[in-house]
Amino acid sequence: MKNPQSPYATPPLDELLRQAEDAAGRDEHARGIELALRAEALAREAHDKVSLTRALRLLVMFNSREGLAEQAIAAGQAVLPMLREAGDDAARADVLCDMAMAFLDLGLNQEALDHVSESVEAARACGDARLLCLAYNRIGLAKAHLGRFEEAERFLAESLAMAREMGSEEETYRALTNLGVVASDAFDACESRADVAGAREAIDRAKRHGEEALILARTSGNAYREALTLSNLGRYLGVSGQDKAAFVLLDRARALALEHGHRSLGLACEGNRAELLVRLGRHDDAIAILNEALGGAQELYANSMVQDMHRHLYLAHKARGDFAEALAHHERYHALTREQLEQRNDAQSRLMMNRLELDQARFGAERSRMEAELQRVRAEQMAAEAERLQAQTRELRRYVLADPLTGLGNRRQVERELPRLLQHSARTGEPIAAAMLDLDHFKRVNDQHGHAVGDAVLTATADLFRARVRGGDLIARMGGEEFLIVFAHASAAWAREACERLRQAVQDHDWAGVSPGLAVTVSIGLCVRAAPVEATQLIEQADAALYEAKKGGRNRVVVADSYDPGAPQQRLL
Ligand SMILES: Nc1nc2c(ncn2[C@@H]2O[C@H](COP(=O)(O)OP(=O)(O)OP(=O)(O)O)[C@@H](O)[C@H]2O)c(=O)[nH]1
Repeated sequence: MKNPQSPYATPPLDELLRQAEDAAGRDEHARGIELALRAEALAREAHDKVSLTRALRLLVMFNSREGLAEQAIAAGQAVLPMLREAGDDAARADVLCDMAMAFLDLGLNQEALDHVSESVEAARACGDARLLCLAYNRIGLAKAHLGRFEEAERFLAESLAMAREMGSEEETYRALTNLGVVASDAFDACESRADVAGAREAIDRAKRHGEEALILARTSGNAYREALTLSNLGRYLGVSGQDKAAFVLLDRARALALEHGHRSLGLACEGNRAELLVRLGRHDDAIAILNEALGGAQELYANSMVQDMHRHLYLAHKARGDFAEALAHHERYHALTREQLEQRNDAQSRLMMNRLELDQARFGAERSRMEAELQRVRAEQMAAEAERLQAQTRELRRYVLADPLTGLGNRRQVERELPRLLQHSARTGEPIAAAMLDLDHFKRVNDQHGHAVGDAVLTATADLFRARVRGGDLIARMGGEEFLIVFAHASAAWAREACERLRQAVQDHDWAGVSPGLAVTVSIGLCVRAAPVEATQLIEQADAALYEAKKGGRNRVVVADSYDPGAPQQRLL
């Protein structure tokens, strides 16, 4: 059965994002924030990076337009690394511009300029004329915030030229609107320093830009823009003495704003109207309008608007000579300004803390990465060291257990291995055969042919023996010219034959090839015993048999007793 779709169910992520983007087109910032926040949560839940990027970008834009600077910056800081990673320079340029505006709101002018400069670079990198135009626009605004109106107007004029070249009405409108506002700020600055000519020129520029912007705002069909532009132009006309036209525009602006639910814009229109009335000496009218607007602003919790209204009221009361009231509004205005400054300071320090935390997190991640790398290198070093030690151990063992001249095992090798062979013999019940082999008159070999030939004889003998024993047999040089062979799994007869073959092999070897006139023979004593038998006992008995072989004339094999598994152990021959 299908689940019935609830009418209140959250729209799918894509739909939310589409609605939020539509809200952007209509300048519905508060609604846009709500939609984008929901989209952000869903995208995080679904680990959908692309949608998360879209939602965060919208949040940067909406929050910065809505004056929620901190939120805009936080969203920007979250999305910038994603955009850098994706190499999306266009989106990065856009986000950086909005962040710059938020920094300006917080009075962080240097941060704003840094962000907008990076935005220019990003816009150039992706070759997007619209973004470059927008970045120039933002540089203009940042300069205006710094009170550098001339530079500000230059950047904005540049932005306007680009917008016109692109044929973009949207960007042309933005540049014209900002040019108007900045020129009007320049007018205020000129007026305050009694620069009459400068003020007139500035307000003329503002009017020209405002008029052109109005044409575009009307064709755009965007009520917010039209109301905003009418309000701005109303102010420009009002301060330059065109009162009647100014009132018409301001009334129209206010009506349009309220008709479309833009209440704070409606209040801004009232502020402009009151300012005009004060200029005309109609203080009572101005004060009435302002008091009503003040109430409206308080209802909307629009703090900057409340502050603005107190400033207008202060000026209006002062102009009327009503100093007590003027002072009261001035004090409120002053308190709100201080509050605003404190909030900015708080926001600034929170941002600073955020940045510190981010830096610390980045630093921590980098440190973990380096530690992991260090551990990997250490593990590699330890593995190499272990391998080196093992090789060293193998080498030492070889050195300790091997005879360096012949490469056979030595006496220590016998001490190690023989007990193992005896145990095996005890376990299996097989007899064990040990042969002592001693070269005959070896002293003479050395004396007559030299020590080097003696060595060569020992090596060649070892090779002869090695070639004639089996894998499991133990073969060692016990010292001097004496060798031991322990035959594993050998019957007495087989061991005896094996010894005979060894003796014959030594006798038959081409010793003259080693040294002219050289002849070598070997005497062998063999002992075959059944377990249990001691290693020393076995070797002693083989030794005794060897002694007998020497005594018997050398170059022969003597067996210690004949081995009879059934018979009791006998002593030597
Ligand atoms: N070249 C050489 N000679 C060695 C080595 N080790 C021992 N010798 C010599 O081997 C000789 C052993 O001599 P002896 O023990 O008298 O025995 P032999 O001359 O073989 O006489 P029999 O064993 O009775 O046949 C000595 O001259 C030692 O110097 C070695 O590593 N190289």
